[in-house]
Amino acid sequence: MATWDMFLDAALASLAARKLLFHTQVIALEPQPPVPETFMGPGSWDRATVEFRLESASQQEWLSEDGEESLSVPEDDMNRKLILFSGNDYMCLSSHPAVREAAAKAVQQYGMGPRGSPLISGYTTYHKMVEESLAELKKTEDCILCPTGFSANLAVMTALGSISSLLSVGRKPAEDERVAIFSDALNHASIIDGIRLVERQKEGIVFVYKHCDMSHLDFLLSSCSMGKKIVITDSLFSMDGDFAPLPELVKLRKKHGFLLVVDDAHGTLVCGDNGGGVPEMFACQNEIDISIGTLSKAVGCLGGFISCSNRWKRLIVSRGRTFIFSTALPVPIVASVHAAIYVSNEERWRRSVIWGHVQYFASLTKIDIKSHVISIVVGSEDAVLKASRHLLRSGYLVTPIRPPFVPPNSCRLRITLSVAHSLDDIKRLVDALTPWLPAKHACMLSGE
Ligand SMILES: Cc1ncc(COP(=O)(O)O)c(C=O)c1O
Repeated sequence: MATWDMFLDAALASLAARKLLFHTQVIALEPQPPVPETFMGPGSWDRATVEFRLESASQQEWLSEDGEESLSVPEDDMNRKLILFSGNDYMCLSSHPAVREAAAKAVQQYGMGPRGSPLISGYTTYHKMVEESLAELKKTEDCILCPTGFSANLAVMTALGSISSLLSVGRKPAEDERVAIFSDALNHASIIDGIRLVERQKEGIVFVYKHCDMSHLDFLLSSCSMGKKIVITDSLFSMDGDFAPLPELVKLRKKHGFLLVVDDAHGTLVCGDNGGGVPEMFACQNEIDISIGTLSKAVGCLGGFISCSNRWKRLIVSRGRTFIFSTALPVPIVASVHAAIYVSNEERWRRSVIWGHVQYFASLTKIDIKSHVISIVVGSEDAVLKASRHLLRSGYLVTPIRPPFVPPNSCRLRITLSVAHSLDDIKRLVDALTPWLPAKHACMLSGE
């Protein structure tokens, strides 16, 4: 039976024969002096990532959305700082002195750096340096920087879809020659859009399996006779805060020989002892074929990346259209990403703090939360708006999550914990949340 190694070999050979194998040329920039300053514990800069003022017009609008003007906040209170419990800067690296300094130095030296797509003129020593540190973090041979996590998912999906066209040169692939993509029902929009592009090109067929349901996935895989099977999943689901069952996926991978692609947008830097993400936490980094990530959440900057082998990289940089046809990240951003990864490696206490917060939230609420992303399902749009307004009046910024982000009537408060929150912030938030917490918490408060 043909394997993914064989498909990839054949696809690369076809690209090579048509002189369509691309690679980046590195524009040499003097790297800035390394070794950013790191610290033994939180600093005032951390707090800056969770304390914000909301423009008064936005606050009034939010509070009066269903005609509740009478309950709105007095003008004086409009200027108070709110505590953000909805951000994605989980490790608070966006404001770290090392990150600021790296960006400032790079901007002084190079402005934004050469502007061009990575295959033309936008790829520099800095981009290469960051790709190497991300590959080291993810324990992969190589890595590809992309403009965003969204574009990284699109690049991976279109490159994978292109394999079926490359292997059926001169004609559209027949149905059984296409890639068979098995996708979790709650995967991120960027994965869904990537799959749609593949379907539109008639290069792939999608099979959506029930959220984290491994029996359903096993059934779908067993019932499918197509040769090029791919399973793609978020590692930590952004709207539910639960983990994909990676150990079970790894077992199924052995059984069915599919290509395992994981989007670790919310796990990178937070999960695993070294911040290698959810695959590191489940000790299965070596079993993931392609790992996608973003640099805009725990890394605190902007951008996306794809960690994989050299051979997968060759295919993706030659066929991943959102990588090829988009301008490379500006040098100051890349320099700050480099500093953020360095800080994350050195300031290991950040991971202990955030996981301590997860335990504290769970102990206060008795909710079996799995991660720093917490979903409190409230129900209707009206109910979630009411809850978020109550939190806003109490001084907390928790954005209500409504369709199209989640299905109707499963509107929710998506609470995210970060290193900069204090235990007192969490305690007070939980107090303010009490009416919307599951019954167990209410019983605890009433001493039942
Ligand atoms: C699972 C997942 N993948 C990808 C992305 C996109 O990342 P970026 O914001 O870098 O485009 C997100 C962002 O919300 C996400 O949650």
